[in-house]
Amino acid sequence: MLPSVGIVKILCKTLREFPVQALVVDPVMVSTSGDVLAGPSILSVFREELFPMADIITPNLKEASALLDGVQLETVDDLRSAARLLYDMGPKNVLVKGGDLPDSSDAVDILFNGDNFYELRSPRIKTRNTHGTGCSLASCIAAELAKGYLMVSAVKVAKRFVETALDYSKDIVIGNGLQGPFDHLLRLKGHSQDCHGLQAFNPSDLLLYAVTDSEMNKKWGRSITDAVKAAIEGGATIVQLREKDAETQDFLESAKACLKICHSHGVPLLINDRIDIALACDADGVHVGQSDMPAHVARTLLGPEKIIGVSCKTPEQAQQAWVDGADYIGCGGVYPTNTKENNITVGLDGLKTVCMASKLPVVAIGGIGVSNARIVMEIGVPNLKGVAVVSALFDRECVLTETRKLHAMLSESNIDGTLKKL
Ligand SMILES: Cc1ncc(COP(=O)(O)OP(=O)(O)O)c(N)n1
Ligand SMILES: Cc1nc(C(=O)O)sc1CCOP(=O)(O)O
Ligand SMILES: [Mg+2]
Repeated sequence: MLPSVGIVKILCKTLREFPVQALVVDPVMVSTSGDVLAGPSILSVFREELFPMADIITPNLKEASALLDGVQLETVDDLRSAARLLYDMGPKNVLVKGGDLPDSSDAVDILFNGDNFYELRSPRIKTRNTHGTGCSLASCIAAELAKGYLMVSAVKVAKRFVETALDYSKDIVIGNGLQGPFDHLLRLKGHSQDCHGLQAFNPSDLLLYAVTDSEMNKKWGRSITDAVKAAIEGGATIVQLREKDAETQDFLESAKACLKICHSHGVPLLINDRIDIALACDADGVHVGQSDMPAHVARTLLGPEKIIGVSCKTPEQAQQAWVDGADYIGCGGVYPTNTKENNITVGLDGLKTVCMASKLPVVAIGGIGVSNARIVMEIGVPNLKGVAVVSALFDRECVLTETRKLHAMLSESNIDGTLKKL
């Protein structure tokens, strides 16, 4: 809360002296409960000094109206016009929160970044426990930006968090006021069902990463779905469909069928290269390489909850993957491989260097199988979470047997990704 012109001026001066990586400004003037928290004298210093420094401002309906000299905001179109006018005051992004919009069954927020409008909707939750929702949303956006996520992703995650926490605490009774607080700590309380998607990606899923290959499955006379079924039965913990030669329609049909199989076993399914296929079948995510669609574009297209993996051979690429909003990186080729033509081998040393530079979990790939998986995992870096394997599973007569063997070996790994000594 910035209740006086003097305090805003000191804040701006301090921010000029000590710049921050991302500045989220919640121009608190009117609380959810209707209390006036800062008077009209604050408006000009907000507009002229603070907003031009902000990466995003997050006014609610009443605050947006006050900042625009009392203009009436009653429709989603009004929110869009307000977002544009507020953007002209200098912030890089504007989120106008339409939670109080009359005649709307949804809570509609408008995000504007100067180029695009994003209409973010969530079901309106009937509860008296809405105290602090605006502050929590702004804080959650700041936390997501600090983790390196892009603005659109950060806002979506924050909105989803507030919506989930509101729903979770809708019936809690605390105190006697007209409004109660909502409970931010739902995830610490083991509440997972309603916040599915906040934790869509679990790095331990990378342990045994099965990557399909249409040519190999054809050679051994089995369908992609049969191959995926066998890999999952053998213990694959995540599956990627890497169907380089498949026709789009066939790929989509196989992806839909594989998704059913994977989901019936709680295993995530990612699509290699093809964001369009991932979107069309609502897969759990994609894996992209350095010459595929950039990860930050994939993130914008897929939203914050899908899993995105990026191939990295250098520390710089690993850093960029993190900035771009990826969830994990694939690092290789650890060993030479016949599966990918002209692939550069980084060896165990290259893998270790990339792991140590990476803020994201890592899966090792390239020439890995039962004979060498132990050596790879024994490099002893905590964010190496598993191995991704093509030919050692799929260029074999029995996918089930080979996956079981590899799974048995990897299961001896402890949680750090280092193998227990037998
Ligand atoms: C887990 C994992 N890691 C790396 C790759 C390689 O991706 P890319 O560099 O895009 O090469 P292609 O697989 O598209 O040939 C991967 N697929 N999976
Ligand atoms: C798809 C892929 N990507 C690699 C990389 O280095 O990024 S190596 C590779 C092929 C891995 O196949 P196999 O397990 O048969 O060696
Ligand atoms: Mg690729």
